[in-house]
Amino acid sequence: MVEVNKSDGQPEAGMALIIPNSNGNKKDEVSLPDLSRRMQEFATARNWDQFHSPRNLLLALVGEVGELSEIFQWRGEVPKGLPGWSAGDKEHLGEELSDVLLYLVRLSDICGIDLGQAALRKIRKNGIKYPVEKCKVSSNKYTAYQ
Ligand SMILES: Nc1ccn([C@H]2C[C@H](O)[C@@H](COP(=O)(O)OP(=O)(O)OP(=O)(O)O)O2)c(=O)n1
Repeated sequence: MVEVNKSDGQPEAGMALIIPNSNGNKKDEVSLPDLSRRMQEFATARNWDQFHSPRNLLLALVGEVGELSEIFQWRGEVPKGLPGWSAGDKEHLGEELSDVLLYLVRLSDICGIDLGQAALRKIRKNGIKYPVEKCKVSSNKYTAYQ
């Protein structure tokens, strides 16, 4: 197993990239502020803050959403759990989902938005907009209930 230098995230040249969990077999816990900090460190180590402007990050995010879409393109409807997908397909999906998340987290940070708190507020707002008694089973837009 190759230890990865935490400051630049890079393994030794020519060696496989294996990022160990810090707590043995258990999965590392992760939070949005953790990801935000890791992205800040990643950018600062490369002097890339200059490139991580709101517009650039938004375009990068949209590009990654396109790459994510390509994975599903032409497959028709895909059942939940992705039965029949290879391990490689699922790993690729995880990578593209991660790119989208990481750029979203970074964009939020650069714009001064606390994404976790904003998302919690939005979930509360959605609950008010879509009261259970009015929209159970129906997926109509909220304007249909008002
Ligand atoms: N200026 C950059 C370039 C990359 N990244 C990070 C965020 C994404 O997680 C990932 C994106 O890297 P690539 O642009 O190389 O895109 P992919 O990983 O999708 O590679 P490919 O386009 O070959 O599929 O790297 C970043 O933060 N800032």
